[in-house]
Amino acid sequence: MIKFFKKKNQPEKQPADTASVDSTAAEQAHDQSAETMAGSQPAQDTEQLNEKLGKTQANFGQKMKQLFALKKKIDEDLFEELETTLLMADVGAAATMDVLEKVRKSLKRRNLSDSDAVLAALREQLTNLAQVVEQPLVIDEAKKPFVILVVGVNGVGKTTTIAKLARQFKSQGKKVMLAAGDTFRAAAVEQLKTWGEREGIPVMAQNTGADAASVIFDAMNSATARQMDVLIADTAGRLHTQANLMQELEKISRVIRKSDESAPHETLIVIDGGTGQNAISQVREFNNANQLTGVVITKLDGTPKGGVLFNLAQEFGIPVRYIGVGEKSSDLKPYRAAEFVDAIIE
Ligand SMILES: Nc1nc2c(ncn2[C@@H]2O[C@H](COP(=O)(O)OP(=O)(O)OP(=O)(O)O)[C@@H](O)[C@H]2O)c(=O)[nH]1
Repeated sequence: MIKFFKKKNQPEKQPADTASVDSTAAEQAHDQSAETMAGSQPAQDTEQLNEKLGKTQANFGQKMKQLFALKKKIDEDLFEELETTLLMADVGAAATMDVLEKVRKSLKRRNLSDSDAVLAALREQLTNLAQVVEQPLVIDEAKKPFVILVVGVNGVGKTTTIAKLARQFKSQGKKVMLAAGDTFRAAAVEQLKTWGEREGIPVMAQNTGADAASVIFDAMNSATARQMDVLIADTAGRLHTQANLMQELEKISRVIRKSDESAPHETLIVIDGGTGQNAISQVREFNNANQLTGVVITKLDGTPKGGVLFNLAQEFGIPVRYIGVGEKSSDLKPYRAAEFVDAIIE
C-alpha cells in the first residue's frame, strides 16, 4: 500500500504555508490518478501471518525441520547447527546462547532427548522471549490528545506506519490528527497532506525547513482545542549517529511537554526488519535521546531475518507494539508473541 508515500522519483513540490487540512476538503484536492493506499477500500486479509513471514519461516522453522530430519541424534553438532540457524536469522548472539542454554536445561530436567522434544523446547523458549515484549499499545482515553511521537532512521517506513495507524485508529472511531514533523523534504509534507485530505484526517504542517518542534507544538495546541483523541507526530528520518539531529529529537520532546507534561505518551521507534544487527545500535541511540516506549518492526514480509525481534527483546525488552508485513493498511498487525513464533516455526 501507500505507494503514495514512495519518495523516490517524486517531484519536490513547493509546500503551502501553514496548513490545517479539514476532512471537508477531502474530495477537492484528490488526484484520481495518484496511486492510492491499497488499504483505502478495506482489503480482505486472507493471507495468513505465516505466509507473510514466509521468508523468515524458510530461514528458521524450515531449516530447523530439515536439520531434525537429517539428524536424529541429539548431540553437540546438532546444537551447533541450531546456533548457526538462529544466528543466520539475526536472533543475535546473546539471545541465541540464552535460548539454547534454556533448551538444554529443559531437556535435561525432563530427561528428554528426541528431536521432537528439542523442537518443542525451542519453541517454548523462543515464545518465552517473544512474550517479554508483548504489550499492545493502549490509547489512554484520559489523555486528550494521546500523543505518539514516531522516530527512526531514513526509509524504515515511519510515514507509511503513521498512515496505517491513523486509519486503524480512525476506524475505531477515534479522532486522529497528524503532525508533519518531517520538515526536511517538501514532498514528505505534501504527501502526508494530500493523503490526509483524502482520508479525512487533519494534518498540521508548515513550510519545509520549519522547526519540527514548532510544527508539533502547534499541532499539540490545535489537537487540544479540537479535542482530538490521538495526535501522531512524524519526524524526519535521521541517522542515529548524527548527534545534532538526535538533539533535535530531545528538543521535540521538551517542547511537547510544555503543552502537556505527561506527553509524549508513546515514543515509537520504527525499525526495518531487514536491518540486521544495526537495529540494536539504532534502538540504543534513539533510546538515549528520547526514552522509547514502543517498537514497530516493518517490512518483515520481505526479509529472512525476522529473528531480529528476539535480538531486540533480549537486548532491550522494549514492547513491540506492531509488526509490518506488507504495504496494505491491514498489514500493520498488533504484535502477538505466540502468533509470531508459530508463524516462523511452522
Ligand atoms: N513490504 C513492505 N514495505 C513497507 C512496509 N512498511 C513500509 N514499507 C515501504 O517502505 C518504503 C519507505 O517507507 P516510508 O514510510 O516512506 O519511510 P520513512 O521512514 O517515512 O522514510 P523517511 O521519511 O525517508 O525517513 C515505502 O515504499 C513503503 O511502502 C512493510 O511492512 N512491508
